[in-house]
Amino acid sequence: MSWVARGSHQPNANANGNANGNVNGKFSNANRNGQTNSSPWRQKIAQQRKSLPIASVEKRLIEEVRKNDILIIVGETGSGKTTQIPQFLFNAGFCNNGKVVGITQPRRVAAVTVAKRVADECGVELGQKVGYSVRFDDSTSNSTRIKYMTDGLLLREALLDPYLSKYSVIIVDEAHERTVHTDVLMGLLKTVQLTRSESINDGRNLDNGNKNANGFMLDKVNGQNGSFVRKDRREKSSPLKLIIMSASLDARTFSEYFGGAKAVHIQGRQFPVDIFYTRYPETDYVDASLITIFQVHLEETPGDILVFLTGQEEIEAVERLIKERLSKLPPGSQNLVVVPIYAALPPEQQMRAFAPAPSGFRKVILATNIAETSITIPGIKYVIDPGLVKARSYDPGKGMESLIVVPTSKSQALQRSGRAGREGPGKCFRLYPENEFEKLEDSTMPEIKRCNLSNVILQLKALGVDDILGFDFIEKPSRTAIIKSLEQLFLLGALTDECQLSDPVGRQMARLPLDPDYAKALILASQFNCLEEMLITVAMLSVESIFYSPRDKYEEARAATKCFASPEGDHITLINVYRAAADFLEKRTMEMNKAKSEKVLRKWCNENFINSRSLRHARDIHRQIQGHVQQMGLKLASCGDDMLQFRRCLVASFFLNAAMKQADGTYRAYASGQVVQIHPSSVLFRKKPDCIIFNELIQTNNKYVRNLTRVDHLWLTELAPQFYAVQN
Ligand SMILES: Nc1ncnc2c1ncn2[C@@H]1O[C@H](COP(=O)(O)OP(=O)(O)OP(=O)(O)O)[C@@H](O)[C@H]1O
Repeated sequence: MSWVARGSHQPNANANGNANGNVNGKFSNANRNGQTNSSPWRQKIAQQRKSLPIASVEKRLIEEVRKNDILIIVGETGSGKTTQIPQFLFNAGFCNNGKVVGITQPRRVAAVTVAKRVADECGVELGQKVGYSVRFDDSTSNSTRIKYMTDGLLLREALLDPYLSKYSVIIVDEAHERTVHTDVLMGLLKTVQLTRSESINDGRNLDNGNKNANGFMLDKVNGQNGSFVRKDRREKSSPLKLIIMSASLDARTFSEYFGGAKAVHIQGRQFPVDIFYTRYPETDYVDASLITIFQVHLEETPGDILVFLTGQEEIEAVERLIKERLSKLPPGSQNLVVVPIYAALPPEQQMRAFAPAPSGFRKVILATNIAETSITIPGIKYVIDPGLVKARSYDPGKGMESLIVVPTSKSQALQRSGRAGREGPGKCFRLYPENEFEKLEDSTMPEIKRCNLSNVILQLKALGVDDILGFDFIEKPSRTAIIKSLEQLFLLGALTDECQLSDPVGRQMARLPLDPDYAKALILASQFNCLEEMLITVAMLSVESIFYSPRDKYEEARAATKCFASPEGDHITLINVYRAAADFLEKRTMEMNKAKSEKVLRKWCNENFINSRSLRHARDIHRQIQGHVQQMGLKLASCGDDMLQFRRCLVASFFLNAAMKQADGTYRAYASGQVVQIHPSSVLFRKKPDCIIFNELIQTNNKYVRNLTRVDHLWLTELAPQFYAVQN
């Protein structure tokens, strides 16, 4: 392919400016690898830290934090915000008296890897002074003072500790990404901060369920436990500092939202990244990516490659194609290893992307936008960006959420290219012409404006926010979207007629870290005596593509997966796969260690055309959710062979996703009125039943439903009268 080079993001002239002597001052001697302060490895890290643009402004930043309760920090990607500012705050005494500096990230992989890096920089064991906490994985201890976490996790923490009393400073990182959790978190933090400073300024007693600006019933949430409330009364009397960090220039929006908060800008980045565009638009971006990967591999100097693709299936297809093409190259050029990274990949496998390539090899990482912000993947010198992303889209009128592939925004494109200039100069190949870059939106539309809000509203309700329409969102979702989600929660039984969180169902649903309909399905399943089956179903539905069928082995794959297929539909088919794998493991691996049993399971998966990564992830999720439902005291029973019970439970849980067959073989979804078709990957694709329950809607040229089960339409009125009795 031929390229047009277009300038580069230049490093800051002061990038090598001096650190103010404090940067590395207060850390202990040995790191987790047993390195001492004087080892070359530690010296290299210290040197790297000193050369970051942010190092020269440590003192000024700390002064600003002391002077301002809310500070917006805007800095270019790679300036050192995420890794350095928490350490500056620690050094300046913000963690004295056991207080914690919390830093939120939109993605778990960023929280985990950045915490590891900062622990290394501090020369401490991960989980001691520096730790991370993400859903289902908490590395922190009582000694943790710098805590990285996902924004969703901090929201959950607020359910247990509404004042977030252990934190002296909370940093919302990558705020420009505007994930739905970040947006809600900012509303919550505004309130918590106000309440904490009010309680200091006027000594007002807030323990009687006083409401503040955003309508939180702060003390009500604490429950009735006297000692809990007493402790909290003492703890909340310390101010909370808020720092909102953003890589792009959205400072004004944030500043206005926080009542004219001060914004500071950190100039510069470490290394330049040369940007290249294609001369003409590419019709097949997957093919263009492959060509560019090999062009870089064969023509460019050593350095790893990061390619941004849209999802797991695409990544796996490209992985196979690279391997195929690689095998046709002369042996001397086959020194390329492929490593995927996407959200549904089990965490240990995600970490493979961060490990160095074997000596003499180049690594190509195939990533979704999970690798777009915050993280530094060591060794990356080349970024290939087709300019697309799979994004959530929501039609509140129809109550339907779907994932669609759309062009990235300019700010996403900049984030992506920024991944190349973190350890040295880099290159970014954008697989579109320069004039198309100019046409991109400046920033991505906030997620809160394009997703189903039920989950967030359930959490806000659990936090005691009564008036969702009046909540001080940084950008208000549409009234229709809010009302539609309230309606959904009401229909699921999470809200009462007065729009209050119901007890116990609504409270139980809020406790489960799942979408409300999945949470409800688990609660109902314990009544239908099929919780074991529903746990497996929810775990399997939480991962992408359990089956795979390579193009050249399509028939073989069909035959292999047939033995799992249930005439009732995909849900039971997924249960069959899960159980077959569990039986296989139980029989073969009694004596084996974990590593060996993993290997054996992988082989079984390959023989059966099952995606072993997805299955492993589902097994992890299953274990974790099972822990939650057991803690909640739900009855863990199996319906045995009586799958009728299970199918009825699917109807009682997912009744909003029911569809009836029409004369032409398409289906009409009851709730939305949309015309949909059964996806070819479904076991019910050929034998189309009259009535189905589905879990996923995919929008390509047509609207397809996936993961479906045959049901009796009479069950709808029987099991979901709150919806269907009114309709009919
Ligand atoms: N895991 C790591 N391994 C090696 N170097 C790292 C690692 N993490 C960070 N660094 C170094 O620290 C620099 C600053 O990273 P940091 O994440 O603090 O920047 P940032 O300004 O927050 O960028 P972004 O906005 O992209 O998150 C990186 O450019 C890189 O040189």
